Amino acid sequence: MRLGCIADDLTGASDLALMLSREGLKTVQTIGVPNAALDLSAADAVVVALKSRTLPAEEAVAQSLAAAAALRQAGATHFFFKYCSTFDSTDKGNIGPVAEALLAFTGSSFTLACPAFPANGRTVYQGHLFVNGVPLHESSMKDHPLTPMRDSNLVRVLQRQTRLSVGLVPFEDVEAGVEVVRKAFDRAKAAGHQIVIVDAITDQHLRTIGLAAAEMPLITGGSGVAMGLPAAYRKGQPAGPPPKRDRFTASEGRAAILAGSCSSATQRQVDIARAEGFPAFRVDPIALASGALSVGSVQDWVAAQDPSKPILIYSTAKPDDVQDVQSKLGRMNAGELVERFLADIARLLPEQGFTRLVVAGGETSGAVVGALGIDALAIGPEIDPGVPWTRTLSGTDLTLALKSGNFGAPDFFLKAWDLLR
Ligand SMILES: Nc1ncnc2c1ncn2[C@@H]1O[C@H](COP(=O)(O)OP(=O)(O)OP(=O)(O)O)[C@@H](O)[C@H]1O
Ligand SMILES: O=C(O)[C@@H](O)C(=O)CO
Repeated sequence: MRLGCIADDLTGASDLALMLSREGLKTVQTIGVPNAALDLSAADAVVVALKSRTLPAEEAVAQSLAAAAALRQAGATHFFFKYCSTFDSTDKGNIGPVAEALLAFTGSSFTLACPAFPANGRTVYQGHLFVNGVPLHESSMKDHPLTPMRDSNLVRVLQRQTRLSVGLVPFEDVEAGVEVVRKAFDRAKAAGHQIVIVDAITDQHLRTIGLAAAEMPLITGGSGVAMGLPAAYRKGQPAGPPPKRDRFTASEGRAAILAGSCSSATQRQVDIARAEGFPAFRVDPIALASGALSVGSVQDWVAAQDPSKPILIYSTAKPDDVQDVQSKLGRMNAGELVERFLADIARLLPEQGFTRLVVAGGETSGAVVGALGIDALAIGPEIDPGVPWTRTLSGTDLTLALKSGNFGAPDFFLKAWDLLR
């Protein structure tokens, strides 16, 4: 294995695993630190999915280091720290502290940070992150339930999280090509910086950065900046044949969507699925907290639905409703309550014949996949940029799409199933 990757949430891990496998690396995604019994010998890259984005920084650091050690044990020589393309974090971390710890782990003194993912509208210009052309702090990320992002200047955001000195490799250098980017890294090092935000607006910029950074012991970023790495590893050798676009062989069984993301994309996707007549159950966090809503009542509802249609169970709500819930229950408490409930429902779904699941939201996916006891996933075809179908490699045979909150076209919940056979 060449590349060992540590992702701070589950949907982010599938996003990165899809990017690497699409660009030609044999990639496996593990849920949590892989246990020694898992055979990873055939993989070029392994992506370990943690659920560390919103943990206290010291726990996120400890888990990330444990993952890095297991990956090194399994043969990894280079490391990638994957976080969100919207840089989801708070001033206390965790991007800065984890990058700092992994840098020390790899014994190196310099890395880059680049969350750009143009296919999903994330671009970085002069260190400022834009989401579909809107500065991060004006985008819907300002209202995120757990990590509201209120500053678009990533040099500033990252510097608040780390003792490392943060610099910038601007657009002009990236546009000028691989050699100029390498020189910009050298200049940044000479200026005393240990981590640089790198601008990128197009896929070509990401491929340039990948070629310039391929030998770095540690790279940090969104999945976009991994785009150029497989080609750099091949050193000019062509990739194998492109993955076939035919349908993915899926486990036989009923289909369900569990949506715990409150992102604007998921809100639209839920609205469209409901308008299409998908049987839908809304999870109300206040009813949950008061005990008026139980797993049993959802199970009864599930049992009464038409088995030929995907069902939708969602807590997705608009920012005002989320704020109202948080003011009553507390931000983290509300989040955990809903996650635990959706996970408890998911745990019972296989018994009710469900084997095909779409889950929306990284934290939500982490909770659901944890409850289902899944340890590793094979990566299938792309449904939309950053979202593959996956299938469990052991245990209960399940086919899963773990969708980052803000990813996917408005009709994602409708069309995802068409790729399965
Ligand atoms: N109605 C609600 N009120 C308050 N909190 C909610 C509500 N619905 C869901 N949540 C919580 O909001 C959080 C959403 O985070 P999650 O990571 O699942 O989605 P996301 O951040 O949109 O996705 P991603 O991390 O992939 O971008 C979870 O902790 C979830 O439990
Ligand atoms: O990078 C992204 O936006 C996603 O892969 C993600 O991490 C969502 O949680």
